[in-house]
Amino acid sequence: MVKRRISVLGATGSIGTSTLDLLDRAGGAERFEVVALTGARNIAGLAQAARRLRAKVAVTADPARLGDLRDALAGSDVRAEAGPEALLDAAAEPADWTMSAIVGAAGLAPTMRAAANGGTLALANKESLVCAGRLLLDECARARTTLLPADSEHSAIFQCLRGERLAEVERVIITASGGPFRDFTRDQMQDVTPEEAMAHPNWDMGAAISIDSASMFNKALELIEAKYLFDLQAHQIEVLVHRQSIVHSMVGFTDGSIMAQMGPPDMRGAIGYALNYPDRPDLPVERVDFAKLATLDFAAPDPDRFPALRLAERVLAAGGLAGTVLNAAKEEAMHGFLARRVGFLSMADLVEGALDALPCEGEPGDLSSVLEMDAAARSHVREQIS
Ligand SMILES: NC(=O)C1=CN([C@@H]2O[C@H](COP(=O)(O)OP(=O)(O)OC[C@H]3O[C@@H](n4cnc5c(N)ncnc54)[C@H](OP(=O)(O)O)[C@@H]3O)[C@@H](O)[C@H]2O)C=CC1
Ligand SMILES: CC(=O)[C@@H](O)[C@H](O)COP(=O)(O)O
Ligand SMILES: [Mn+2]
Repeated sequence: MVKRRISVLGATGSIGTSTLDLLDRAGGAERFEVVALTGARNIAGLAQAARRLRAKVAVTADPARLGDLRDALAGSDVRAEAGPEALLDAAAEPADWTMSAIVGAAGLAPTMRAAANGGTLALANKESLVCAGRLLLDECARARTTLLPADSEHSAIFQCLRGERLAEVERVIITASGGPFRDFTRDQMQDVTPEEAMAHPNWDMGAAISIDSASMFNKALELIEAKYLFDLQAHQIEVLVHRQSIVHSMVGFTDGSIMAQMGPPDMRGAIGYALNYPDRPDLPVERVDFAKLATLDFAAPDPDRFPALRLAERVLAAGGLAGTVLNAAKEEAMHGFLARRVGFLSMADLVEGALDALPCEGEPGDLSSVLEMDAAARSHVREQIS
């Protein structure tokens, strides 16, 4: 049996470990040829997974941790590598299926490399599309790489579109849990802490996306992600607050009919769909019991309390490089919030300030211009904070 070649970028994170769990359950090293696993700080987790799945190479993004990784892999056949170049080389290793799950804009360059591979690219790293949507889609088209969404909402939209015609799509409705502060007033949000912001009511996720969910910057990123993935106009994309996170998103068609995709709030559903596509084997997720749930709530989002949604509309109108600025400024503002130097509500002010200050209309011509704009937005926000 020819084994499917698999790489997982960001293997030690929340998406990464859920992906590895599915690979283990499906037969692990007996069934798959694991090519590259990457991480950053969690060397023990990376080495353990690389040994178990008999990966060809394990890469930490942090060059200072190469010695630790080598020690942790001593006596195994796994090659240990470190640093940004090694990360790009690992992403470029031929693979049939790659999960892109590095957090933030740090995932962009490795994702672009993986997109050049052919095969299938399962995309959790939404920041790649937000920062360089056109470039990533063009690279996938050039290399005949199949891009499959792994973000739960976009997987839901993709599933609703199966067998449908894009020309008959009227709108997509992206659901949002509203995060831990969905019932807070702006006054109450003023002094919330990083710990409170990280406590997502429904999903168990990494720190950055949890805080983004609390500010609804996650939904802002997802609006932009949807525009690129499904070739939509801004007016076709809506956000709907749905506190149970059971309806993962919906698609409305020209005849007024609406398709919804539902499931429990467990990312192994969306990841498993991308891993097994077009098949639907059994997945280890809880089955939804509607009688027990009793109600599903829906409400309009409130852009006054969550200004990230307005900023997303601005980016959708301005085009590609504005997405780069929004994301980079948001990441820097979040670092400030985590360091307790920036208030929760000031994150959106800093992002708006960066969008005002930097000339970012239009689509980027290449990856370097994206990285330059990313750097400019970061230094602008850092200056504002200091
Ligand atoms: N978690 C979720 O449920 C969902 C996540 N996503 C998206 O998936 C992506 C990953 O999210 P999540 O798994 O929550 O994040 P985590 O923080 O849990 O994991 C991030 C991964 O990236 C690695 N990493 C961190 N910094 C760098 C860097 N500078 N260079 C290379 N690798 C790095 C981490 O390594 P280490 O841990 O070893 O330091 C880890 O493997 C994000 O883009 C997120 O928006 C989308 C939908 C749902
Ligand atoms: C699981 C997933 O896809 C996350 O993006 C999730 O949707 C976050 O929840 P919010 O709806 O609160 O942003
Ligand atoms: Mn999502």
